[in-house]
Amino acid sequence: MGTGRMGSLIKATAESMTDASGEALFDIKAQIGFDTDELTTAPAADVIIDFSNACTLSAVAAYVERTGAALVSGTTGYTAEQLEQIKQLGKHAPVMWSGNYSIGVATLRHLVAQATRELPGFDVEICETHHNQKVDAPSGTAKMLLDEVIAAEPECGYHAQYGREGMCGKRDPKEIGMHSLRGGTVAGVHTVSFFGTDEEVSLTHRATSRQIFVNGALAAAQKLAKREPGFYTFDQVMFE
Ligand SMILES: NC(=O)C1=CN([C@@H]2O[C@H](COP(=O)(O)OP(=O)(O)OC[C@H]3O[C@@H](n4cnc5c(N)ncnc54)[C@H](OP(=O)(O)O)[C@@H]3O)[C@@H](O)[C@H]2O)C=CC1
Ligand SMILES: O=C(O)C1=N[C@H](C(=O)O)C[C@H](O)C1
Repeated sequence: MGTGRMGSLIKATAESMTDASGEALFDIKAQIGFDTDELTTAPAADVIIDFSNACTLSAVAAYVERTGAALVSGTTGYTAEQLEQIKQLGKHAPVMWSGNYSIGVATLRHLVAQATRELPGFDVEICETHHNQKVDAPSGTAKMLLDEVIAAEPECGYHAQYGREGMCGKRDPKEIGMHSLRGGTVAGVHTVSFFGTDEEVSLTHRATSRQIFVNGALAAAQKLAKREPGFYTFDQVMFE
């Protein structure tokens, strides 16, 4: 789904993919843009790939419930309630959501969890940079990285601090600063910094093209279509 930057690249890439005998790997049933009414009559597919906007969720959910198509969702900007709705869709079909489909960000998440455990007492700050057309902030990836830090030390009391305008008083050791930069054509840069006394560890993933997200989403689609109904994470689909 999606006629935008990601949707168009996913379609073009899927159309160019063949198996060893030259057969097309994907049979694209429809590419749907702003008019989500199209989804109410769209034919059943094995998988729907959704990179669009959070406001399309009810139409996407209705399509999955009607057809039982597997859902690869990469849309960001969802509320906690909407993410829960996506998880519940797993009752009807195999469903996955990730704020980032690149293999490099999967590794970044794992490294961030390790650094959080090995650097107790360090101040953690998360910074993401994206192109000037992005509509949501912080990025879905930045929120996932925040979740990794919190999950790595659940007893620690880590919590997000979104920007610092209007703050008076020094930094709370348990706050995790979340910062968003927007400009130009940046495909996506995420840095998690751990600041200690007289030392700093910063872990950065730099996307130089959207193709990495497309390749991950198409690989995930092939794997997810073979799964039983349920909600799956990126790591479960790609590595288990
Ligand atoms: N998880 C990941 O790895 C990645 C996630 N993303 C996420 O994917 C999403 C799309 O990104 P991108 O392709 O750059 O964005 P674009 O703005 O280029 O495309 C958005 C798409 O969503 C559709 N859309 C927007 N609003 C609505 C609406 N109200 N109803 C129906 N359709 C709508 C647009 O349709 P139309 O063209 O008709 O306007 C278009 O097809 C974002 O949430 C982004 O954060 C992006 C890259 C990687
Ligand atoms: O909107 C984008 O472009 C991207 N969005 C995702 C996010 O919000 O994390 C992933 C990637 O960084 C590109």
